[in-house]
This record gives sequence, C-alpha cells and structure tokens, in this order.
Amino acid sequence: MDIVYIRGLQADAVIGIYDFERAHRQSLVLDLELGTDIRPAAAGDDISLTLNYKAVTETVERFVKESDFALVETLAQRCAEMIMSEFKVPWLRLSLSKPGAMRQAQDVGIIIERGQR
Ligand SMILES: Nc1nc2c(c(=O)[nH]1)N=C([C@H](O)[C@@H](O)CO)CN2
Repeated sequence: MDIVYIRGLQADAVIGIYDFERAHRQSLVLDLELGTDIRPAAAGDDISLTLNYKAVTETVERFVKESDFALVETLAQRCAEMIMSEFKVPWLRLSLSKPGAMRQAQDVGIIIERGQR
C-alpha cells in the first residue's frame, strides 16, 4: 500500500474537558497518513486518479474548525470516520496534538490507526 501524507496541519477548535477551555479556541496539529494506490495516477499523470492532498487538507481543516468536543479522542475518531467515508480511504493513521495543553510538555495528544492496510 502507498501512502499520501499531510504533516503539521494546523487548525483551532473549541476542545477540552474544563469550563475554562470552552471559552476560547485552542490550537491543534494533525499528521495524517492515508493508504492508497498511487500507480493509476502515476501511470496517467492524472490528479483525478489519486487522493488529492489539497482536497483532504481543506476538508479536514474545515471539519476541525467547526468541531466542538471535550476529548481529543472524540475529535480524532470523528475525523478518521469522515476522511475514510468522504475520500474512500481504506486505512489511515492520524495523530492529533494539542500543543498548548500541558505547560510541562511540548506536546500531548493521540495517535489512532483505522481500517485495513
Ligand atoms: N486522554 C486525554 N486526556 C486528557 C484530555 C483528552 O482530551 N484526552 N483532555 C484534557 C484537558 O482538556 C487538557 O487538554 C487540559 O488539562 C486532560 N486530559
């Protein structure tokens, strides 16, 4: 399986388990690895035959910005479901970071893998 990837996708959202977190938007960063077969696109040199990372990036950015959840787990799971269904992706790995969440740590977050390779 080949992979189309998107690294360091930044978007802000209302997210958090505490009341003070829900009063403002927080920065989130996503890394995505999306399973695909790049051979048809490479053979035809044709964008319509591959996973268009511009389309995925813009769709995910919009989805995250419009989201409002308590947990990063919920946002990660909903993002994964949306990407797999809208872009017909059979397998993905998604990392969701909340860099400002813990003063003691550079970064915290979650990594999930869904579907079949
Ligand atoms: N596994 C998780 N742990 C925590 C989360 C979360 O979403 N998943 N969230 C928080 C707070 O919202 C945090 O960002 C600030 O304390 C704590 N732990």
